[in-house]
Amino acid sequence: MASREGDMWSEIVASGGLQPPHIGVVYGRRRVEESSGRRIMDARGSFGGEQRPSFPRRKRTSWNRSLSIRGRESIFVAPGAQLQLQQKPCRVPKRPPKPCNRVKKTTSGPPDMRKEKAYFEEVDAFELMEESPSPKTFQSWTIGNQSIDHDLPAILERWKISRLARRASSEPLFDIMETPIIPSVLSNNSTSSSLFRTPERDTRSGRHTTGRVIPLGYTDVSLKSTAKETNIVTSLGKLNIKEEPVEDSIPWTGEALTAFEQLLMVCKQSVPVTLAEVFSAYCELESIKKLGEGTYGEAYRAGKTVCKVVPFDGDIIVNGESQKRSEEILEEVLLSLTLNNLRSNQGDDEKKDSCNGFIETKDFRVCQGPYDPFLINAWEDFDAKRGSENDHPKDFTSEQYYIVFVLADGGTDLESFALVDYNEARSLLVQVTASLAVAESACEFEHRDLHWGNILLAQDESPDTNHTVSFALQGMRMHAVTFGLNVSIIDFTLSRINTGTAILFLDLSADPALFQGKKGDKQAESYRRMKEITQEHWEGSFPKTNVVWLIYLVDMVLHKMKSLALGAKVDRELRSFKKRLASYESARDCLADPFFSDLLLEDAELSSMPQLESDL
Ligand SMILES: Nc1ncnc2c1ncn2[C@@H]1O[C@H](COP(=O)(O)OP(=O)(O)OP(=O)(O)O)[C@@H](O)[C@H]1O
Repeated sequence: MASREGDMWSEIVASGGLQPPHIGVVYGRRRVEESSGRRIMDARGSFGGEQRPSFPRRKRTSWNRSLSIRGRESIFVAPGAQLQLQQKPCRVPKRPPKPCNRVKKTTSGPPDMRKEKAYFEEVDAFELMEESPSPKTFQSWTIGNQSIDHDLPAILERWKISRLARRASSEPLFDIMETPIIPSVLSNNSTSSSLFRTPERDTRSGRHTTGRVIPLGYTDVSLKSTAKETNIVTSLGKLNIKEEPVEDSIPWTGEALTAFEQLLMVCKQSVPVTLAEVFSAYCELESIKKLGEGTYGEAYRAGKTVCKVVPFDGDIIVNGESQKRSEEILEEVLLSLTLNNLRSNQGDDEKKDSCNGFIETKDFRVCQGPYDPFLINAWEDFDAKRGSENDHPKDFTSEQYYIVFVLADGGTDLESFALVDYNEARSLLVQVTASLAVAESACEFEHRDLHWGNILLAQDESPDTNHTVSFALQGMRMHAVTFGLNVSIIDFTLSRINTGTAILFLDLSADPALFQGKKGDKQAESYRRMKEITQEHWEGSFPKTNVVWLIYLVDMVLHKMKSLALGAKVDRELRSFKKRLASYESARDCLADPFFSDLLLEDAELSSMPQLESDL
């Protein structure tokens, strides 16, 4: 099937679009035998009684999978906090620090963590005692017959405090004192939607303000007070949510939870379990099938779920990359939890912003041990049939840690999925745009890596003939026509989000290779375009990066439509839509484009759907 792959690319090149993927050898990786010539016929997709063909995956190029020097960073926000323009984009250490159990002493003695300690104990006691938590922000999940509740605000708060504590303990004093402090102001008139918002574009400088935000009543220990006398101890003292005098708090014993310990807590585990234990909660181990792979994760089908296994904290290089660290995993978990909170159940119309377009994360589990033989079988099976670009997992030792993301099955990625008509293409575009618009509105979400491997498509098996998906955008309930195709967005590794407590982002400037993809390649150009837009202030809010990926998506659709030969009208329509997209500033703007007008329905219009469907 290598030749068909070649054809696909030459078609795009001929159309003035994509260049063939640049495959530069950066890491000495195992090559997949070309002769294995694989064409994937995905039995999951059928249309009009026929099998829906799927395209073979393009080989990942070294530049697009390399995030060799990573570091997920975070800054904390408080309601009403005003961001100040930062002199330079903040750089992160080349490698995230190793998790450690002890808070190291600084030159001015151990940080005073009495309030944080008290807070931890309060949160922990609450988690242990709570039997049926009721706050709306609680997300209930199920594993087997067990119901699992995640208190996102408490998790975020605990994570924030320990992060600050770690920074205080691990950074030399001069680093901590380097950045000027910016006082935050809480306006009593703040509306709920403006509470967590990163300030709008600074019209004088022509770019967004991107300084660090200091939580109200908190002082980020990486920041220095304008008043020189503020020292680390008092800074940390101010971290507490309650404004009690420090002296009244319980004594500090010098210990703070590491990211690893917090990961365990989020997973409601006291110790890691084995991979087999996790998988056996969802399926018979013999039935496990590998579905796909990324640089960091291997995705397996386990019963009705998909389990993505990501090794972390180990020293061995995996797939040419250093393994992720607990800190990064924890922040990815926080990101997934935040996006999970956008989900709405049937009849749940309370949320101002909601959608189901981001893959549902059903659970997370921390595992340890060698790779399970059943997973190795599934891995080898996939390799034999489709050819894996990843390293064989046999080398993992009994010390190795993994996080397993238990996800809903989102179907087949767009790269391998054959769209059968223009309606499916339009539905794909409206669903992705609506999801991005909702997440943008709810939490300043930017995906920042929405290539066609990160969009999953599945045919709607439900008996409901309406074929719509519902979402709420700024309090307005809407329905998008799906034509029977459900779209899920995955992989939030590069994403930026404002959780309301913190801004989570990845400093992409630490990975220059990401911007060195071949000229003309649509995906490579998208990273470069994001770099122009953000001016490398990756912590800032730039919803236009979502528009960049929507434009990329139209290009992918144009390419896919070519093989359907739908004619000049469709081509013209898509191209003029793409042109208009370039003038928009956010996914929300894009959603208001006339291209979507007959694909979006308000509540009252839903009843006329069958009519509408035949009209389209
Ligand atoms: N929920 C899911 N349902 C179906 N398939 C999935 C799901 N999650 C992941 N996959 C498959 O696994 C592949 C790899 O997943 P993903 O992109 O999340 O991994 P990753 O290691 O984070 O990737 P990257 O290299 O882009 O960082 C996807 O392209 C898809 O084929």
